[in-house]
This record gives sequence, structure tokens and C-alpha cells, in this order.
Amino acid sequence: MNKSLILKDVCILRDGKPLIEVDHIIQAGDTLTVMGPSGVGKSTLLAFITGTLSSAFTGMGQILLDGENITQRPSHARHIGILFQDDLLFPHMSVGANLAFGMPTGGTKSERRAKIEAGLRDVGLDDFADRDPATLSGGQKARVALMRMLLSNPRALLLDEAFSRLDAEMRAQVRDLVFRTAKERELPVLMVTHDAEDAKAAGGEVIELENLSQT
Ligand SMILES: Nc1ncnc2c1ncn2[C@@H]1O[C@H](COP(=O)(O)OP(=O)(O)OP(=O)(O)O)[C@@H](O)[C@H]1O
Repeated sequence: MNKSLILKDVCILRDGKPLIEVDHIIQAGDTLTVMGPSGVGKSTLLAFITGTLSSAFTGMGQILLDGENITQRPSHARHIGILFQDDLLFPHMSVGANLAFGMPTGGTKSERRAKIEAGLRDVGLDDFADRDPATLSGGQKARVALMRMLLSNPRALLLDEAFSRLDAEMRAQVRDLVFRTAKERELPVLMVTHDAEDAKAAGGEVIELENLSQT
């Protein structure tokens, strides 16, 4: 099986007019960086891929994940992980319970706990499992949100300005963790960013979306 995320003849329409067009293959472990001016349609493209497109838009074309056509599947059945800049943690749950949410079922309680603790160590948050999210800094919350996504065992990763709230040092660390994990787990990554450093760190292809309805 060819592990990849393929956007085949994707065209998103608004009010019946083409907004953006994308035709691209992202191989497992590679990152495609999507840039372009504000409002061009970058987040809309991600919503089409996750199956959460607003009814204001019409998505055409196909999304193939690891060779399977997932275009018509409901969002929860696509197994795509997405990380936003403002990812919120559930405030009424501990950090550990936030991480457990969305983790595939199976395994003993102690195996699940060990996975959560290893995940926290990976993002430099050892011993944070019992903490209340309200006591975390913005950067710490972002790292928990990243690990929550990774622990859900996604088959592809989408990043929507995911690092922009982190300071420079933390940004580089979290970014490296994402790209390293994607390579280890052979996951294709699509990253939306305005930041040239993010694009450079990803090391893959960069495309600039243009707004077709303004041309
Ligand atoms: N629910 C909606 N209904 C109608 N139009 C929308 C809706 N959501 C977004 N839009 C419009 O669709 C266009 C694309 O929006 P989108 O959020 O995808 O842009 P973007 O490239 O991600 O922008 P930014 O870089 O500012 O986040 C914009 O003109 C936006 O105003």
C-alpha cells in the first residue's frame, strides 16, 4: 500500500465560483507547506480534508488517504489529526484525561497510563498528568494539544498555524517533534503557515495558494 495523502483535482467553490484549486500528492513522512494571503482559502482547504467544510462552500475532487477514497466519509471516520493555533483543552479534565480522550481503546489501564506519561515526556511535560489545564502556560497547553492529537493515532497530520503561539525556542522544539513523529510513523503532513521558518524547517515542497475568484 502506498502511504500518502492525495488531493486529486480538488476545487473548492464559494457561491458557485472556484475559490482555490489543489492537485497534489503528499508522501508518507513528507510535509507540504501551504502558504498564501489571508482569506485565500487555506483553512477552508483543511476543512475539506477533515470533512468539516461549511455549507457556504462546495468541495469537488477526491481525497485519498493511503490509497482509500475518504472524500465522502464522515469526519470522525477519516482518522486525520488536525492542530490549530488555539487548540483548547477540556477545562474540567486533568491533563492526563485530556490526553486519554480520543486515544484508541484497548490495552490495560497501566499501559494507557504509560503511553500518556511517555507522551508527556516527549513534549517536556513529565509529571503533568494530574495537573489542571488552567494551571498551564500557553506553550504548555499547546504541547498537550499536540500530544493529544498524536495519541489519537492519526493517519495524516494537518497543521493550521499550529506553532504560532509558541516562543521561538519552544516553536522550534515542538515543530521538530511534529516532523520527527511524522517521519517515524510515516504520516503525510499538510502545514498551513505564514512563517517562512516553519516552511524551511519542514523541508518539503511549498505551494502558494492564489484566490481564483479575484483573478
Ligand atoms: N463559513 C463561512 N462562510 C462564508 N465564507 C467564509 C466562511 N469561512 C470563511 N469564509 C471566507 O472564505 C475565504 C477563505 O477563508 P479561509 O479561512 O479559508 O482563509 P485563510 O487563507 O485560512 O485565511 P487566514 O490566513 O486569514 O487564516 C475568506 O474570504 C473567508 O472570509
